[in-house]
Amino acid sequence: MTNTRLAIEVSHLTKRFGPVIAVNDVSFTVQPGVVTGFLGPNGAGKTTTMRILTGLVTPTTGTATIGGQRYVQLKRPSSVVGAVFDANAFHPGHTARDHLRVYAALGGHPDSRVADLLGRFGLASAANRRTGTFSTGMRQRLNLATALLGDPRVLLLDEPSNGLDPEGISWLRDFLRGLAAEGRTVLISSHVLSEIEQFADDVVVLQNGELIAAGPWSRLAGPPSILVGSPDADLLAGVLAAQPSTSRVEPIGPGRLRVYGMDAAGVADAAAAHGLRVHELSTHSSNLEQLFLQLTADKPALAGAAPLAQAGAR
Ligand SMILES: Nc1ncnc2c1ncn2[C@@H]1O[C@H](COP(=O)(O)OP(=O)(O)OP(=O)(O)O)[C@@H](O)[C@H]1O
Repeated sequence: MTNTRLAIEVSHLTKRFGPVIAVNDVSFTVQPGVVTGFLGPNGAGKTTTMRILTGLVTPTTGTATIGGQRYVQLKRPSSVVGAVFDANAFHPGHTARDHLRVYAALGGHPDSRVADLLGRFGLASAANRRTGTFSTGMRQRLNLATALLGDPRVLLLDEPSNGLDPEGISWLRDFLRGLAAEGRTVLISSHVLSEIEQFADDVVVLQNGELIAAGPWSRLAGPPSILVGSPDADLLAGVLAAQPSTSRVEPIGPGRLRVYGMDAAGVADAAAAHGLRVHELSTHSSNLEQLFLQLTADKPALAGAAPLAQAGAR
């Protein structure tokens, strides 16, 4: 397989199921070389969008393309895009090896990929076990192995961390980062935001079928803040507010301040220069869960968010 870099382009995509508008005029880009988190509460339209990308659902209007082509236009689709939708989509009586062999044959991929992938996903010793006896983590790994049979440049993963223990999640994170580092395009959906925070460089957020925000996570989350604890908090607040780089100083309780626009060293130096005491100093990046609540509760209010209409540009 070549090192082709294939972006996903979703443009004015709408899908109606009878009276339900599952996806409503959504546009975004998913870049190769990074992991993109696809976020939204249950029913937001994530699965529908991913199913449209893999040709399983036909859009009502708009387009969803991979490397400029719709799924149905791809000559060997499983060599371009690998998708993971349902961790339980195995025949329980088939062994892991049989399962992969069937999909290898269907996709026209060499049988040698089966042994390679069983080894790579730590399933070699379970190759002859029926998948009905597999744990959730083993099913998720077998699902990923199936998606990678054709060595695709694009991976679409719908809730792949469901049912994984912390060790499994950590493995998945490293695995997806490795795929992205190879220039692949990785879109991973979840409504478990704290997990996506560990995975994603970029995020796309849907709510009720509509795009809420998209772009690099660091830009959406905004700059970090510095938490300062000081018995001289009142005086320190005045000193910090007068620093040229400070954008905001908020008192957040007795003897505590939150400072935006400075780093921890700058706060400590400014305090020292005025003989003021600092008992606590820590840097906080915006938590994705807070960001998500903010985004979904009050769409236009988020400072630093990407423009919503053509979000996705890096
Ligand atoms: N085949 C269908 N027929 C009717 N309605 C559907 C169909 N598929 C999805 N929907 C509806 O479309 C909306 C979006 O569903 P979708 O599964 O895409 O959301 P989601 O963000 O993936 O949610 P979840 O995290 O729960 O999977 C929901 O209201 C859902 O009930």
